[in-house]
Amino acid sequence: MAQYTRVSGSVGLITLQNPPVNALSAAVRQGIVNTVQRALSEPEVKSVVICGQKGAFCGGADIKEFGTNMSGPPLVPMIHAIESAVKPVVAAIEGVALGGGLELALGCHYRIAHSKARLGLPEVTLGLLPAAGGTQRLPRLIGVPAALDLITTGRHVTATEALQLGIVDQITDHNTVDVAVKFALSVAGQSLDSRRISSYPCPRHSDFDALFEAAMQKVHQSARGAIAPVACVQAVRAAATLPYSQGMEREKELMATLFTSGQARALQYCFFAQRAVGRWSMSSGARWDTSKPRPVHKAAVIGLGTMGRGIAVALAQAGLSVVAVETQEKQLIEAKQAVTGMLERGAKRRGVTPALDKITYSPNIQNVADVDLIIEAVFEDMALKEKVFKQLSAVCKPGTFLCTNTSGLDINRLASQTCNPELVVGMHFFAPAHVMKLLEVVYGPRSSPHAVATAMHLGKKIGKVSVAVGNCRGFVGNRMLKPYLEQALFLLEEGATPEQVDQALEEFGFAMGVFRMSDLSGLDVGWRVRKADGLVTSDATTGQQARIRQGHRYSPLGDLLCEQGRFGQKTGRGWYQYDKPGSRVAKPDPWLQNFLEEYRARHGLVVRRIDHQEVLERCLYSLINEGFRILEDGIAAGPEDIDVIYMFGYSWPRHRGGPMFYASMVGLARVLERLEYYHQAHPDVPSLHPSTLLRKLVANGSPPIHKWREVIKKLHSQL
Ligand SMILES: CC/C=C\CC(=O)SCCNC(=O)CCNC(=O)[C@H](O)C(C)(C)COP(=O)(O)OP(=O)(O)OC[C@H]1O[C@@H](n2cnc3c(N)ncnc32)[C@H](O)[C@@H]1OP(=O)(O)O
Repeated sequence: MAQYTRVSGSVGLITLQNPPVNALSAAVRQGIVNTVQRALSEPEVKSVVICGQKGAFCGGADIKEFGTNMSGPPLVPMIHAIESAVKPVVAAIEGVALGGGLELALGCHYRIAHSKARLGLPEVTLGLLPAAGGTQRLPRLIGVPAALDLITTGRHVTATEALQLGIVDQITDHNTVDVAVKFALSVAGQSLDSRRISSYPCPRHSDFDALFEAAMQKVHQSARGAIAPVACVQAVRAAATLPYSQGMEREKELMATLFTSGQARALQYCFFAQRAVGRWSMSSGARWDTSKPRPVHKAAVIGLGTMGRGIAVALAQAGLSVVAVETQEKQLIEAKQAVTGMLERGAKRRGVTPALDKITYSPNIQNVADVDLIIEAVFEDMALKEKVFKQLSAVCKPGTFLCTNTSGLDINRLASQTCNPELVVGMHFFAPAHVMKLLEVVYGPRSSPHAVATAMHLGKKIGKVSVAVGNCRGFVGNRMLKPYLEQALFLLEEGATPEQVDQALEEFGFAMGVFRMSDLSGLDVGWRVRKADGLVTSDATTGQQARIRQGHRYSPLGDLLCEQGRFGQKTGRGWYQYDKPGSRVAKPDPWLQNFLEEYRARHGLVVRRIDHQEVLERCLYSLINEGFRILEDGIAAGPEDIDVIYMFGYSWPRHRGGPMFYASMVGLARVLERLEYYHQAHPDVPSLHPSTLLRKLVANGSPPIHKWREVIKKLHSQL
């Protein structure tokens, strides 16, 4: 929909109306076509202003329409008609001008933006390219290097940067529409020959070949198999080398290959999944829209190790007052220095003043008495955490929320140490906590909906993508990681090398394979947990029996490495070797090769050739299978929750849409068949045994992912 009014006597004002972001739905496009025609045909109208309702110019094409039979007028001729108009058309940009919204503005003859507006061509993040002329007009307007940067990354720019780049003609702090109308009056009747971007030559560059080669190399490196960034470079190259009309043809051709691709579907699913997790629900039925968060002005962090420091920084940067408690004096001094540095560096990057005065440091836990919410981030040890929770419960004022940053321990056990277990939830951050976007908000059986709502709200305030999940060992992310890690070790026992396993996973799109990632995180972390679980034995027996623990197949390979002091990057040795402790460049280690050979010989393991397909299927399908179990158990409310956790916390490649979406793309029947096959070959590995929900979904004809919740509901009602 678009509203037409005449203002100031001779300006036709077109207002896009499709809240909340005025996306270009079929109705909006039709509205624009009609109102532009009307403005151009009314003799009293001398110029036109296009704006958006309620402070948002336009958030681009309506993404919800992409998976449907699209109807209504197409964008390209609509924008062309605006650019060819004989009356000046001015875009009044407030809020956002993104994707098709910016392309619409580029078709206008002038662009005036509010100083707080954001502009960009984020289509690449949806697996697409700006195919309403964006790849052809933007390079003509701002030059190839800047256009390549914006189009291949999809990043948003501020109005100030847009002005510097030449995307907008003017910025204002006043009412943008009023300014645009005044401007439109001033340019009425002027020649538009120099205002039509499609008629501009693309600014020359000293060496286009080298420029595009470098751009292509960059996207290949960072895209990790995503096809849209590559197509974006190709489309911009067409702008630089072909006349406009041929460039538009090339843009259309490239878009056609992307539009129906699995990657575009996956990325668009991610867009909506990321927003869906905000509409959380608990297994009790409590929901986001019926549970009110309580205000949190002052918070405390207990324990200033790596995680505690990052959490304190995240809270302070969001404007909260923070009491940072560390009982060990030396650690407190070091932490204060480190946190100050992190705040200063972050502030420098963002061009703001560091929030140093937001944090007070204390060695005394009594100093948290007046805070609204506490995040405990002490060492991952249940007994220690229980002690801290007991102390906190005695010290803090009534109604203070008590949160734990545990990565997998029982929330309910901690809650039972307090007088108000309903105020206890998990807030599981990911390292580095001030950088990583994911926050798992974990509710126990006694956590109140208010506590969950408050933690979710706080997560949003500090810029996290928060996902509410139930309480179980490892919650969602780490619980699913366990079978994945386990399979990787089994593959080594059977003949694979760390490099081979990592290569398969990195080619799939992970930033790091499982072994490089373990070296980075530190092998001792898991070792400590396995010791606490009674899985690590000092018994020197060999053969199959030595590899059975608690009734199931177990690989002690990780434990054996730790016994050698090989903890990963920090010790300079792990699954790989490093030049020195702390170095990040992983090199294959001949020592490890010998170690594996001796290990296999000692245990009578026969080496066989393992291909990439087996690596991927065993690592990923066992992880996915656990995801189905998590849904079955009601720990996650839907597949979107799991997928968002994996994309934001575990670097699952976004263009694959998260593990559960990936399973739906592979085909549930295929995943089931392969799990059955591997389980038959490895009957002592329970994580390969297909879950009931997966079987049920396949028996129900493998419904699309948005219908899984219905099957899950039925399954729960039968239990
Ligand atoms: C020929 C092809 C030509 C062009 C292709 C394109 O234009 S593709 C689309 C390009 N545009 C984008 O990628 C922008 C996507 N939107 C955003 O980045 C953010 O939504 C935005 C605009 C920055 C606003 O962010 P904010 O945090 O304020 O709100 P939120 O993200 O929660 O969005 C509010 C609701 O609006 C829905 N929505 C946003 N953009 C679109 C869109 N382009 N199409 C359809 N729906 C959109 C979003 O899903 C939210 O809905 P809700 O039901 O409340 O979850």
